[in-house]
Amino acid sequence: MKRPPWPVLALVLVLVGGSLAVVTRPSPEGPRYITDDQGRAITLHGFNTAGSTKGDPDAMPWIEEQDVESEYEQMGTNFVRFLLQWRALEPEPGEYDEEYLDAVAERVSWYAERDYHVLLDMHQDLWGQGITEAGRVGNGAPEWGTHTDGLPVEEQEQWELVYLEPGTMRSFDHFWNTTGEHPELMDHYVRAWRHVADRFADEPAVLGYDLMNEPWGGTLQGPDFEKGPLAELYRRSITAIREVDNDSWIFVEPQAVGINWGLPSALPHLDDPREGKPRIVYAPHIYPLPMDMGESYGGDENGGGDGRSGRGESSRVWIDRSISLWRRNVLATADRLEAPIVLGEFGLDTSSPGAMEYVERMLAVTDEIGAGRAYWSNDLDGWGPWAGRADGGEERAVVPGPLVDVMNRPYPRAIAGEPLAVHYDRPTQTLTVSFAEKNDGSVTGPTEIYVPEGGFPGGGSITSSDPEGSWSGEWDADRRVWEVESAPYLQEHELVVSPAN
Ligand SMILES: CN(C)c1ccc(C(=O)NC[C@H]2N[C@H](CO)[C@@H](O)[C@@H]2O)cc1
Repeated sequence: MKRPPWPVLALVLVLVGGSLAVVTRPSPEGPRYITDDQGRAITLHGFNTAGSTKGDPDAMPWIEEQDVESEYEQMGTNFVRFLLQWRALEPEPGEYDEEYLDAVAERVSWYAERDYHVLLDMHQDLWGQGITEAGRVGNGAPEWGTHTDGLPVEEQEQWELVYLEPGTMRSFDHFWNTTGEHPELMDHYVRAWRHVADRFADEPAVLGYDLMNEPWGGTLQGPDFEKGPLAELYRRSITAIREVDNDSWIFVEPQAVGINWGLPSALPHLDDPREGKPRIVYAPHIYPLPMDMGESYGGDENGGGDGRSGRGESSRVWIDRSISLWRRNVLATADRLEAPIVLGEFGLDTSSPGAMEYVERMLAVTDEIGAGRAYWSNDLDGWGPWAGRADGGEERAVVPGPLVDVMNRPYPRAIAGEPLAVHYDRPTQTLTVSFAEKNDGSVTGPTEIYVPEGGFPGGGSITSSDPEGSWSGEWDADRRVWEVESAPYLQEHELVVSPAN
């Protein structure tokens, strides 16, 4: 398929996105944030685990418990977007597989024992395995919930194009009730979420539920989809979950197409009937269009260099423009939803030119907007942090790739107040965290800052804007975490962590 030159496409993206962005709301207020059971603002920093779940017969990720230990030891992460599969949860209509949920619970415990926050993601791509006879494409939905009506679904070299196959479109149209022929499908999906929430409501490590991965509207696209059946699914799921779980956070995604590239979402505000403040999280993904078209983050930020073989202006310039568009539109949507932001997916081939600088860029952007982030993904496939497993031996430990050093950075796991700014300066390896007291008695724990071992033996050094003697910093060598108690009589605090002197 001859592709129009990507600068033309990217220009269209910026113009379309820009014009749409003009009609979106004015620039939003500051970021909101997710709080833990001690009332602290938490920074979610971690991975999607795992892409391998999609094709696993048991719908389980490739990892073993030792790999969670390795992840913490080598990167100090505190968050996992854990993929679920509806096909495994509800293999027959109305029948839930408790052994599957037991296996999920076992893996949740691996993270819980290491103080991780677990987001349960009802994952789908291309609806489900049942869209083709061979079952080689698609994941998520059970066979009994897959109605292609015999329309063709041809596998494609570019997997995304299978979304446009007639049988795939029809499967989604039935789920969203665009056809009016299978209203029971969304009923089952909502009840499945209620069942999951009932199971994990009392599991402190389960932070929340990501209601549907990368929704696709079938023949219904854009605002008609997002404000129509997608919002209906979310409202019904929120209501059902709140019947059994008052405290978990409920994550909602925009439609994937267009919004992953940075275009504005039309997702409407979603009420949360829980007792207390709403706990709805806006959870977009980012995959800049030039990268979707095969460009790398190579070259330099001034347009020089070569982000592609022998071609002109660096694709990095266009990717940076996409990121800026994404940032602006994500903030506008989160403002409309009155919700904190978690970037549910970002990632790329770690061997591509400029890959680590792209990851650094996205970590910086999420810090700037106060968003959590989960890298896509924790797999042994060249995108993930691991180069593979060591050969032989009982341990079969995972071998770090270039991503490990980038993800292994200082960050504020939990902030004992209202975050004002978080900034990590890579060249000096200095983290600055500023926050304000909430003065409402809701915060009952210290600020926690993770620090990697490399360059920070003994935790490096930590300073506070509070006067000497009015604050304290305890170094937990096992967890590699600074626990900081700030002076309660001061309204604002700034902590700075830097390498050992
Ligand atoms: C046409 N549609 C609906 C579409 C196209 C492309 C993606 C995508 O690249 N997604 C990015 C990554 N996210 C999934 C897992 O959620 C990964 O498999 C993709 O690489 C999604 C949807």
